[in-house]
Amino acid sequence: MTLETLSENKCFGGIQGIYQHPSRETGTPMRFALYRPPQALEPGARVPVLWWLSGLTCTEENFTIKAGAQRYAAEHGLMLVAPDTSPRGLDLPEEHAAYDFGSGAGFYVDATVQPWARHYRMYSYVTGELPALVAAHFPMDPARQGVSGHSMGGHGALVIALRNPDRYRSVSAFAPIVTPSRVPWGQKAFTGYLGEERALWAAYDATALVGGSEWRGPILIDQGDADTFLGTQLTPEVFADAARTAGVPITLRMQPGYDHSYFFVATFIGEHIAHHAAALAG
Ligand SMILES: N[C@@H](CCC(=O)N[C@@H](CS)C(=O)NCC(=O)O)C(=O)O
Repeated sequence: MTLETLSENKCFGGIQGIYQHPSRETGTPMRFALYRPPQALEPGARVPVLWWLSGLTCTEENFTIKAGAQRYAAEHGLMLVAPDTSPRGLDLPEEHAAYDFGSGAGFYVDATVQPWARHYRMYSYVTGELPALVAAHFPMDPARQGVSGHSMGGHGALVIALRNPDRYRSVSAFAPIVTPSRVPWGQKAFTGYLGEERALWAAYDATALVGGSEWRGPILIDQGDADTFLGTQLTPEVFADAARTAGVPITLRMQPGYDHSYFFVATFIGEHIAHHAAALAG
């Protein structure tokens, strides 16, 4: 498992790095951002990790340079890992034609429809290959993993936690796509990556999953009420109702005046990191 260091910068006493490796799942080189807090630099240390999944159009860079999360991760001793949102360097038909499908829009699924199925395996990449790679190269504690994300990445975070309650101990999301099977972004992506058969879609739909999941930890969701995607693409109340029905503790905070941007994420990221740190302590 080779890993290339593209950059490393000291940040709040820790190290913010950007790394690249050849991915078995995507068949392409993949980049990710990883922040080691100062606690991780002590000899023999192993620290909890928070996986951050970004939204449409993002790379590993957006969260890393815009959210201001390192300061809070340093306070709580949390490692942060932000993968890219799709394979790169390919030129599949129509791959770069739209912002909401193909490159920058992997939707954290394992595609079953060609030509996407060969490379667009972001679910397996994020839940399997990347954690193994990070555990082999960095001082993360595999028993203490949490997952969070924004928009398409909030969808990914919720789906991954609900499907793997034994591996992730905390989850939160910003403006997540919670009913992808029922909104235009999700319907476009799922039709393209998974085909017309809707039974397959349910495995990647947080609202469809929550009733049958063994996840019982508290779920924190922040949603700006001035988000222009609210109502059309983002339906947080539908997920909150399904979670309550399933007996899953959910806190949905409608944040007045906030939009869909990383300014919104940056405003509340400290509280999300505290939420994860509490669940991942000890
Ligand atoms: N700007 C896009 C929408 C995509 C978008 O808002 N992406 C969000 C995630 S869903 C984002 O994080 N963009 C990158 C950034 O703000 O740095 C559009 O054309 O409507």
